[in-house]
Amino acid sequence: MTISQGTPAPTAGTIPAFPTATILGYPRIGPRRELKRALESFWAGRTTAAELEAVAADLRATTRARLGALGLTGNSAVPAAFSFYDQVLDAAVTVGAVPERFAHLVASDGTLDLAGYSTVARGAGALAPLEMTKWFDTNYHYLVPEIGPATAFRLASDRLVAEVAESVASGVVPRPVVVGPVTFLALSKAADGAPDGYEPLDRLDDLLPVYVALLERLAAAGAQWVQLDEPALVTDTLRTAPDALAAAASRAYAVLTAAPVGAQRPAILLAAPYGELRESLPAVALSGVEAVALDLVEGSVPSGLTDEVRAGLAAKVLVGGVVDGHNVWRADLAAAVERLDALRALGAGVAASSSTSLFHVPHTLDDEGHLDAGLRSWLAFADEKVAEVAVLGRALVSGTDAVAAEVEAASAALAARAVAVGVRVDAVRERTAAVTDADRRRGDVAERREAQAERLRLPALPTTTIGSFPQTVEIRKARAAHAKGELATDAYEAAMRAEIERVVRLQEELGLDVLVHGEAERNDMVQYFAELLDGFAVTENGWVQSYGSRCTRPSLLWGDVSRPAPMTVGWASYAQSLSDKPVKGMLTGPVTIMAWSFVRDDVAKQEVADQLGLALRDEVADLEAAGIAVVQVDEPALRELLPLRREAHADYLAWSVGSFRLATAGAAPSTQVHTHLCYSEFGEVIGAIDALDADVTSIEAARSRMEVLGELEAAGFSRGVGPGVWDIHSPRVPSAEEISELLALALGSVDPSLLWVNPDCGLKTRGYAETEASLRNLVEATREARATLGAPVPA
Ligand code: MET
Ligand SMILES: [Zn+2]
Repeated sequence: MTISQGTPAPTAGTIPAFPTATILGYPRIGPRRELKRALESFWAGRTTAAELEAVAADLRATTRARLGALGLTGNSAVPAAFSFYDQVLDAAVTVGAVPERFAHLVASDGTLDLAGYSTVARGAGALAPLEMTKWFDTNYHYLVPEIGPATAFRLASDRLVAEVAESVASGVVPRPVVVGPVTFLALSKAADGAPDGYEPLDRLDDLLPVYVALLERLAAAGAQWVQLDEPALVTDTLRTAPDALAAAASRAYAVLTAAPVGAQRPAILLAAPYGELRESLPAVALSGVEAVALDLVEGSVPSGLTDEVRAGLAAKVLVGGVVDGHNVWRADLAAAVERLDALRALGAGVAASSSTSLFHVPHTLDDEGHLDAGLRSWLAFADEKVAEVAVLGRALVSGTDAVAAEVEAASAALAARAVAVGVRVDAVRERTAAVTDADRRRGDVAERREAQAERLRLPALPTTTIGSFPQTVEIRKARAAHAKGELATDAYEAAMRAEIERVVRLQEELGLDVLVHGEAERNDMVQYFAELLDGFAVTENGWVQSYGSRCTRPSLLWGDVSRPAPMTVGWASYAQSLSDKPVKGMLTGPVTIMAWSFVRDDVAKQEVADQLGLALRDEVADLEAAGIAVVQVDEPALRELLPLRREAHADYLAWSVGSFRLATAGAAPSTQVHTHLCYSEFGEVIGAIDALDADVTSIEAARSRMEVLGELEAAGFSRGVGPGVWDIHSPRVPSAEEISELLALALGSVDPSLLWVNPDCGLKTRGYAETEASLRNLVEATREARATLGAPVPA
């Protein structure tokens, strides 16, 4: 559809037209997770690199055709944003920034084949992969490049150039997408051995020539526009301060736009998704880039501008990100048209776009026929969002009247959503409105500690696990068969009870002190609750990439949340009936349920969090009534939703902590409340962890060798704490000596009466062999530590 061959390349200095509708990126994993399967079979050695390449090429071709059919027909409208694993890794590989320890994988011409690329991403044996961390405030994880003073930048990959050529040959002039140089360095970490005070961003001037060379190659391959993603410029919470980021952007884009558009470089779209350009807006406006993409979902149309900044923007194409790229709700097209109009008053030209890449949402609603028709009509996944930007593009070209029917349909869907049954439930709203501060407050900590000690009678350094035990093939099969209706509920429940009994017996035999039921009945720690709570729906094929080949299927939180019936009490009390030791009741906290679902955008997050908090509070009460003495409420995602702007932190922490306390504060003083945190560096939210007011906090710590304990100590944290002593992310079995060392480290900063011993996280991804061996070592190391403390050693 896009005619490209035969389109004359713009002559030097003339700016090619920007398409009126585009998206900043598209899901890469494939509508049937084709890329996941292809990657995993390549890693397993079942297929060759050539076969993997062929699957990827097919996917890219299908995507181009699909985007064209959905209306992205303008030249450069289709982003070339494929990745085998991660876009930040791609940028690192492109500029030759592969850490020294992988040097043997790099060919003499500097390139890295797919096997080498995979090794950098995933590690191999003792070769540690790049670290993984969250991409801005999303649930996507990128790989953290390691940049040192000696990192030698060079253009070391022509993958993106080849992708452009492939697309051009198929008749589509694409817009290649690369992580921009400022964001690339701002997200990198200093390589091991870098001197104190060194920052990767110090290397900007050395990096820029590689980008210049890349731009020239992209132009030669036929790209007329290139998209450089610079989300770092919307934050003030990265290690680099916003003013320094703005200064770096000025320097970088002066260099990248020094050559005229044409043979030496494509025109540049600088994209600033996930927030609002503030400190960096002048730098971007005054730079020579030809277009800027603004996130108008998270941010607003720039206002209060100086004449200079206004004049700078007026010379550019402004790409309005008015369709939410990382949530699933259908756009309010009337409002989007208005925002684009406001933008039109500022720029030389305006285009409609998604606010971010669409890789945060599933491919298409076409697969979700089972969803309630009403709910379905309120949603837009990636393909439906592409159609939305196409409509908005038509409005820009031909006027709003030309798309009146579509705008009308969107408004009608929104209006129907607002009054649909279940969206607003008076009883739920009345209950959240009646919540008082007292509902979020438990009694005195010392009294609680005494009551719990009396009731639980635990030894010093109590041992426990985080909740899940290995999910065997049989368990998964039974759950799947039950979900499909192929296994009767009685038989399914019998199978789960048998598994619970096995897990309880195993823990008793190992000598653990506080037991768990093992979570065999849970497909996922959020979806399990989403399926049992009112206000949620689950998708059939709504997979989104979490990292590499890993995908998750977030639930849809669309209405007011309430709990029709107890959710976990049957399993927990069955487990407790099998043992004299305490068995923990296991719940997922309100913040984590929100973070790992697609959350409604029509009410404040605080309201949603409190609704979840109240539902969980009722569950805690029912667990207590069933005789459960220890309840754990997991909040691994507490850090994840932390806003990208500091000014928003206090509010976020207030409502998130408040909802956790609402969930837990109804517990009796003698009920021990645990929480569990993992996946993040917690330094920034240490105060909030304390404010959760849990009696015991288990927290990931093994890989960082108990680093978090120093932070907790510095913050005056004086509650029970279980720093993980076994890194469960790998199948490695830690020896008792190794665990003893970590315990000794922990005892250096935690009072022995407060220290718990547990793994880093749940065990569901582990096998039984390594689980048993590791837990045996954990109990053994604990016995020794107790002996050195002179604590009574239980038989
Ligand atoms: C990602 S945190 C996981 C906690 C959960 N209770 C489990 O053990 O699986
Ligand atoms: Zn965890």
